[in-house]
Amino acid sequence: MLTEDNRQSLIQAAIQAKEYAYSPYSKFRVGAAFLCTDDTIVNGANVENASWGGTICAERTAVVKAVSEGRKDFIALAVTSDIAVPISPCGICRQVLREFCTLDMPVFLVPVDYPKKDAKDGGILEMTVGGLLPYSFGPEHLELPRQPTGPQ
Ligand SMILES: O=c1ccn([C@H]2C[C@H](O)[C@@H](CO)O2)c(=O)[nH]1
Ligand SMILES: [Zn+2]
Repeated sequence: MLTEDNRQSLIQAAIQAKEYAYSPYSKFRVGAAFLCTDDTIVNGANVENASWGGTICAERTAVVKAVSEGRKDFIALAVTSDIAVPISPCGICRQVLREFCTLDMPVFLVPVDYPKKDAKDGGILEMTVGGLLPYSFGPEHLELPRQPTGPQ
């Protein structure tokens, strides 16, 4: 369950995860952390590559770490970087989140100066997976009946 306590732990885990970012090219560190139903946390950082297209964002690092260990029971995500505005997942990460998370799953976008003085919720921008990727395509669409004109 998402309590105030484990929400705080999740935010701290995302901040901590940033420490292991490998970002020599952009020099932009990102940390992400998932809260799972059993209150455990799986984190990740961005991992860049000399061939830039090989770069993996923090959010996908965390998803792939978790799913490849048999964990898909996500209930919240926190993401943070080194800038004083909340950054939000890129388009590819949004689609990957969509695969494994419910559309109403909360996503906490955390500025580096959290908790920001006098800002609502310390400056956190709270979104949902569905809010980040409206009208999305997902696994259930592949289960719908097809017109018989397509490949059988
Ligand atoms: O939500 C985001 C946005 C950017 N990055 C990474 C990718 C790249 O390493 C660096 C600059 O885009 O930040 C993430 O990990 N997550
Ligand atoms: Zn991304």
